[in-house]
Amino acid sequence: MEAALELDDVTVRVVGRTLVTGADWRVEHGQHWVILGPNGAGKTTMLSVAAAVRHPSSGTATVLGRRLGRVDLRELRRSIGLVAASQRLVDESLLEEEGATALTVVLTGHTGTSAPLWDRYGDEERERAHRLLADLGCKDLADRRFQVCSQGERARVRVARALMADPAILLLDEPFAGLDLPAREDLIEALEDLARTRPGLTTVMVTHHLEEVPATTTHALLMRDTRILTAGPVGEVLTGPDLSECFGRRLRIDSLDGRWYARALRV
Ligand SMILES: Nc1ncnc2c1ncn2[C@@H]1O[C@H](COP(=O)(O)OP(=O)(O)OP(=O)(O)O)[C@@H](O)[C@H]1O
Repeated sequence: MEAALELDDVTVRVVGRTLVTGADWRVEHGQHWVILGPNGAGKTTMLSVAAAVRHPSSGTATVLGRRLGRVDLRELRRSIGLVAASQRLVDESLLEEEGATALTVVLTGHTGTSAPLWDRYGDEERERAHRLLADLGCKDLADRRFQVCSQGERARVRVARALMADPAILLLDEPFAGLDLPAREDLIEALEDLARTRPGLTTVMVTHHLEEVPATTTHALLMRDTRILTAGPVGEVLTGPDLSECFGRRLRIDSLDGRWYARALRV
């Protein structure tokens, strides 16, 4: 069966620098992956290939059965939901400048644009946007300006926006950045609910902290120095030895009720 995402010996280079080296990775439909690794390991670059934002310099990347370099990327991107806390992958500046409401931000997910295209949104789209805000636990935010929403509220509005186009795959780049503990837990709960209520949805999330890995995560990929160190079922990969090698520190890993916790071992 066709994979949701398949990278075969993918290397990504920019002038004078390699960002990802020889990545082989296969994600099946309905799986939920987390990518972990130290700063600069190449995690966001991997996600940008999966999002059809960046092409491999060599090797092949196939997203939802379509090989990058051979298909219309704009069309492919419509099947991909992308959530990024920073401006690195999604540009939110226009929406902020124009004083867009949370509902408007979600609506722009329908057209995959960074500004609203009003003639493309009818009653059906508005209803759907309201429903998605409710699914993410923020139905009262519809009329609030996105700019004044808290970091936690914005994080959930971004996920609602990404779901607006009913994507087959949802990619999240550090969605917990800047969130306090309750906001983090709310977002984790929202992501776990999504995994349970949309069994066909595939997700890949880049994060820095093991504590942020939702209990519904099925697989993990560890990166270090532009390379994949290991990838596989979450219980086999999120181990003390593998994570210690990945982060270059001796770590102890604990798991409770499906969630994960890491701390450094004192020598
Ligand atoms: N266009 C570019 N030109 C030069 N270097 C780049 C470019 N894009 C990314 N890099 C560098 O490539 C490395 C990998 O970047 P990437 O964003 O994929 O890492 P990351 O694992 O997501 O890091 P972090 O955890 O810090 O977000 C970093 O050192 C980054 O500075």
